[in-house]
Amino acid sequence: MLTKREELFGGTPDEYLSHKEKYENSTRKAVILFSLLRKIQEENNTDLTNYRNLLSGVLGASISQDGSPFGLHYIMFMPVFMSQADEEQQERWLHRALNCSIIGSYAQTELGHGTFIRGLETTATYDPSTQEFVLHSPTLTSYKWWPGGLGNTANYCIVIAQLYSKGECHGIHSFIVQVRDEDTHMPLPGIKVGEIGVKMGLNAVNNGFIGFENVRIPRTNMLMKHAKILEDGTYVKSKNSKLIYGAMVFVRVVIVFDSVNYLAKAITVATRYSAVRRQSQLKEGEPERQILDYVTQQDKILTAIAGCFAMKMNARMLWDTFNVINDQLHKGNMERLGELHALACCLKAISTSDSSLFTARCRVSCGGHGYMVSSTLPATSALTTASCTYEGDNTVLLLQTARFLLKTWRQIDTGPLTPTVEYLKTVSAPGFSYKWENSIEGIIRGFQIVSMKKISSCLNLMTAKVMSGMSQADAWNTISIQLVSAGESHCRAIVISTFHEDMSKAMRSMSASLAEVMGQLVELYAVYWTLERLGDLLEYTSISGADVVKLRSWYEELLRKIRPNAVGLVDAFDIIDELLQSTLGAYDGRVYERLMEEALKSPLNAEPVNQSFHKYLKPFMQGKL
Ligand SMILES: CCCCCCCC/C=C\CCCCC/C=C/C(=O)SCCNC(=O)CCNC(=O)[C@H](O)C(C)(C)COP(=O)(O)OP(=O)(O)OC[C@H]1O[C@@H](n2cnc3c(N)ncnc32)[C@H](O)[C@@H]1OP(=O)(O)O
Ligand SMILES: Cc1cc2nc3c(=O)[nH]c(=O)nc-3n(C[C@H](O)[C@H](O)[C@H](O)COP(=O)(O)OP(=O)(O)OC[C@H]3O[C@@H](n4cnc5c(N)ncnc54)[C@H](O)[C@@H]3O)c2cc1C
Repeated sequence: MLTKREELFGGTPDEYLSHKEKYENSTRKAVILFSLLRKIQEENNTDLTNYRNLLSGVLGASISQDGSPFGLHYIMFMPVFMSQADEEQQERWLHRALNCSIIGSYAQTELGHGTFIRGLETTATYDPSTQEFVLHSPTLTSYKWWPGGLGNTANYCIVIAQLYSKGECHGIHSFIVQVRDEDTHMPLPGIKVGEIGVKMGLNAVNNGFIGFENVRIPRTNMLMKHAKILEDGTYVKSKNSKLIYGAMVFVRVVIVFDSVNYLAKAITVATRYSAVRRQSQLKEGEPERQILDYVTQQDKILTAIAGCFAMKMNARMLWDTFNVINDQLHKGNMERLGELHALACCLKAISTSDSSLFTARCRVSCGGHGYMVSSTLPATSALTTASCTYEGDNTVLLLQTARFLLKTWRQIDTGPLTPTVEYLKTVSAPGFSYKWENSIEGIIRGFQIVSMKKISSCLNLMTAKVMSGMSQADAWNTISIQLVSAGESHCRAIVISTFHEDMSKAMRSMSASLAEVMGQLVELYAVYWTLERLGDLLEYTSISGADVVKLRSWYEELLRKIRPNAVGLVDAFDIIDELLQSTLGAYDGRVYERLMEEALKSPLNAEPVNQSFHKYLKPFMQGKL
């Protein structure tokens, strides 16, 4: 009798399963995992705070690098319900979703549209004679494409469609739609549903497609917490049309936590392997050195560790900010919705792009063995690059942040600013003076000035172009590279200052030795990004060549100081071997034995001579083909 652990983590490695077997195996594992999680849910209420903790447990415990066919049920189907269904609808559906007696997905993206959601083509036309909506996919490009779990797993999904009533289009709204029979799991009439095929990664998420041929759903299947359709077809507007986008804000907040989880796995593997791997001699005649002793290796890995700690603290700040503003939204106060959206956009973009960048660095820092699937680094790299796209392409999200920053800058003199942008007032105030200094505070101030000056420059450029006769839209597009850069600079200023402030608070309750190491990580992160963004700082601050020379020495000194604690820092993530799933990163450091153990699991090693020798090779080598 297998233990739960053996059931979850034993068996043929996924990499040797077919696409179909991989899905079936991940569904088997998901059922075991989520049965355990369901017990947790039954003990907790389902408000967002508990829900997010549950979700991070789910994400953190997702036992396959390829994700889970239940992922979207937790990550979007339920959060959208909690934020967009009215009380009657929550009463009717939420408990069934929570105990997984129904499995849902979230169908927004179509073959033809992912970013521009106002351009989605799926229609939901209200028929007052039957008090139903008619869901229809008018074109191939209107087919929903990507929804996780939709291929073969979900029997319900939330569909985002253009709402028509009394001949008028009211824009995109959310509808709950049953897609498969709850007993037979057969697709319901008028529904064409399937799986989209093999992807770069996340091949257990079971992303699917769905098309509707005049499928009728009751009026009460429109999620009506915000906007409504009355029985006679009268449309009742939402207090704010952007509230329908609320679930995307929540998921972007979750993704920032998720990006930290992925990066933590990658740097745990790369750091432990770099401590085990010995290669080359520093001095003739000496034993080969741990590759972690090479400063170039420290440059790749220790900065990633610092980045992981930095983003973890920023994920917590974002979650706290989300909770504060979400409470205000529930009370009808929309004042900070735009700020929350802008913050969620830039932090999702920067956390995922940093995670993708540093994970790729971890992969190459492990040489050939880092290219083995059994190292888990290729799969983690595929995961992090996906996160730069899903829940909003990073470029598009940074442009959203830039849009908010320009709007803020236009109003800079009309009153107080909201917390995440009040630095703009400080560094632009008359009489404000600043001389670059090589300190954390000096670096933070420098990044704030860069951000302010980029935003100001973008607005001046826009104004000049429009004055010269260019349309607002063309002017925006022409300078969009600079707009993205302004969004990134704003975010980097926030990340460094949040890391410094929150870590400083945390250090007050640490031992002196631990506080010293944590302080070194904050400095390493700040100095690393200063050196990475030297061009901006030279353009907009008084940093000098002499300052840069000292910064480089400071950086190298920090690498030297942090090196002895590198393994301890990643051990602190406490990722068990079963979740790490890595021949290179296992806690016991038996890298070579594990590489060989995994290799021998290859089906190609089951017999000494593969059948292709007799069928192909031998005739070929004997000139008979
Ligand atoms: C559980 C088991 C674990 C297993 C899994 C393990 C692995 C984990 C795997 C995955 C984890 C995550 C899975 C994610 C799955 C992915 C799901 C999706 O991708 S769902 C689809 C996501 N799609 C998008 O994000 C689309 C992006 N596009 C948009 O958001 C919009 O189109 C837009 C780009 C913002 C433009 O919208 P619109 O045209 O309406 O806007 P503008 O004309 O620019 O006007 C902007 C004004 O609107 C305000 N606005 C825009 N968006 C929002 C918002 N979200 N919230 C609030 N306000 C918003 C904006 O501020 C502007 O306001 P003003 O300036 O006019 O005041
Ligand atoms: C692993 C994975 C899981 C997913 N899961 C789901 C899911 O469960 N449900 C769901 O609904 N969707 C899901 N998606 C779809 C995802 O939300 C979209 O892929 C994403 O929103 C990007 O849209 P797109 O793919 O159409 O890219 P596009 O928008 O076509 O982007 C392509 C390029 O065009 C650029 N671009 C687009 N618009 C602009 C603009 N206005 N200004 C400047 N540049 C622009 C982008 O920057 C990008 O470089 C998933 C995607 C992935 C990869």
